[in-house]
Amino acid sequence: MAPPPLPTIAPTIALLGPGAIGTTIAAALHEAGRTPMLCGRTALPSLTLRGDGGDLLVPGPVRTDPATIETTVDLLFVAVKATQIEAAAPWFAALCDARTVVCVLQNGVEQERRIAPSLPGSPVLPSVVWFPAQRQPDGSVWLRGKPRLTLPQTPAVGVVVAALQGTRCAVELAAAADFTSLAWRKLLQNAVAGLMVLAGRRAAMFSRADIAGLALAYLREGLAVARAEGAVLGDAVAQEILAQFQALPADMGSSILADREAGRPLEWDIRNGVVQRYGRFHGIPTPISDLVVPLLAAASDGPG
Ligand SMILES: NC(=O)C1=CN([C@@H]2O[C@H](COP(=O)(O)OP(=O)(O)OC[C@H]3O[C@@H](n4cnc5c(N)ncnc54)[C@H](OP(=O)(O)O)[C@@H]3O)[C@@H](O)[C@H]2O)C=CC1
Ligand SMILES: CC(C)(CO)C(=O)C(=O)O
Repeated sequence: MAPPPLPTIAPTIALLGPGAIGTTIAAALHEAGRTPMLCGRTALPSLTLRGDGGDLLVPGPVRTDPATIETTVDLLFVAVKATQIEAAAPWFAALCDARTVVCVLQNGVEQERRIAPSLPGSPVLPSVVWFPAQRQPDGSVWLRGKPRLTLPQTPAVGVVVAALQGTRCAVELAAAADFTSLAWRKLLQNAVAGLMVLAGRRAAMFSRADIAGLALAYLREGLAVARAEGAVLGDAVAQEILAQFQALPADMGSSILADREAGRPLEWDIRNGVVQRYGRFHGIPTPISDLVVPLLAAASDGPG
């Protein structure tokens, strides 16, 4: 799809949530001379992205107090977890006004409706984040794939396309209906990654015949819900997603597994609960979700 015309004046850019995905996007922007203001929870002098081409340092500091922000920005990338949106509300109040484009770098098919109540009427651009990145014990981020985003073609998209133009992060635009299908496709991938949390294992577990069978059944359950929500996805998608997991390096994890290993709350509702919730809404049985969702919710939120 043809990109929209690009703005001519350099936008002011901030990035909220300089973790695995946030560091990758901050590094892409910095390499292109568009270093964003970094906003987070942990004060750091800089960020480090590790990739095939070596280390890339993104100058900070990471600011941690929204009260120190003097003016709103043109473009805000949000890369906190979906579970962290509420706690990040003071940042939205400080960084956004009604013309700030807020590009959400998260998983899930509900990005817009979850963040909009925290914003002062700013236009929201959801995204599909396709690449894997892992935070390392030394605080750096290991980029484990080619950075790639899909964005819906909306009036707000131009500023994001301009910001990421010529960077290491590829941007693809999709018409609204195609975006829905792609977002659901990615959601199904995320839902299956929840099985890694329950097993406490990485991608190699998908080489087991029993896990492959369970993943396929779960993917087919999700596919029925996705289609009821308007996604156009063929039957082959279930096998394709399973094959993707089976082709991953054996030690590849998932951001939800990283959260589980670190004892952090899990994005269980936006990645797994969503299939069950929308299934109920459409009258579609979700027996696998009915087992997986309470286990993930309890692993995340306790008690116990
Ligand atoms: N990692 C991956 O490979 C992928 C992740 N995604 C999605 O991208 C989104 C981001 O994930 P990911 O980058 O892995 O997450 P991370 O946990 O690595 O990063 C989250 C960042 O947000 C910061 N943060 C948390 N709470 C606040 C707050 N209240 N105010 C300011 N900053 C805060 C964290 O700070 P601190 O470190 O100090 O806690 C951290 O820097 C998720 O929706 C995930 O599902 C999508 C595709 C791939
Ligand atoms: C990298 C990928 C696709 C793996 O499930 C992901 O979205 C995540 O880790 O959250």
